[in-house]
Amino acid sequence: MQDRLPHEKGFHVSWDQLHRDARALAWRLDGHGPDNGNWKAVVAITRGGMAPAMIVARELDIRTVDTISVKSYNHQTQADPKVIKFPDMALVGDGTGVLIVDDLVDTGRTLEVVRAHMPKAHVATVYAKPQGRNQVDSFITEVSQDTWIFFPWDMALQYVQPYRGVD
Ligand SMILES: O=P(O)(O)OC[C@H]1O[C@H](OP(=O)(O)OP(=O)(O)O)[C@H](O)[C@@H]1O
Ligand code: HPA
Ligand SMILES: [Mg+2]
Repeated sequence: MQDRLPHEKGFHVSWDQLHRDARALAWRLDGHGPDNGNWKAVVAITRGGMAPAMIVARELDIRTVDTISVKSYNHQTQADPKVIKFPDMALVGDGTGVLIVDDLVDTGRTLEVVRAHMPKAHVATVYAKPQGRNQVDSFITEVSQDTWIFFPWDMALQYVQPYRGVD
């Protein structure tokens, strides 16, 4: 395991904050689908997109939810993104009316690969970094490129020393 992070800053997101931000994303998307404002399906990019996608689908009452699995990182080191599981392509077609949801965009390489398979889909992430921002149609919060976002599923509550130390 690495002792030091390769990023200068850490942005730690609680479950509560993620819930609020994913809800805000859903409300922003509400009424903007191509079918009288409606979206026909949500496609979550696994695994990080699954929790936000569930919240978006719940808020917008979308029952058709599928997944696309892209593996691009080993811990914090990026490798070539690969699609290792596709959604039902008969359902998603060229992506029209489909909301693709992920937790964040960083370099944008994951979304580049996903967009190539569903070019007309609307891509939404909860968080965005500047390098990948142009790959996203909607997002809620931007952080700087040198920030690593820590998601609640990667963290645990633990004891910390008081600021002035202990006797
Ligand atoms: O914009 P990029 O630089 O491509 O990075 C963003 C992607 O990286 C992370 O997923 P990861 O591939 O680590 O898999 P996970 O969702 O299963 O954690 C994150 O959840 C995004 O999907
Ligand atoms: O900042 C990040 N946090 C978690 N996963 C990630 N995958 C790419 N960038 C990040
Ligand atoms: Mg991911």
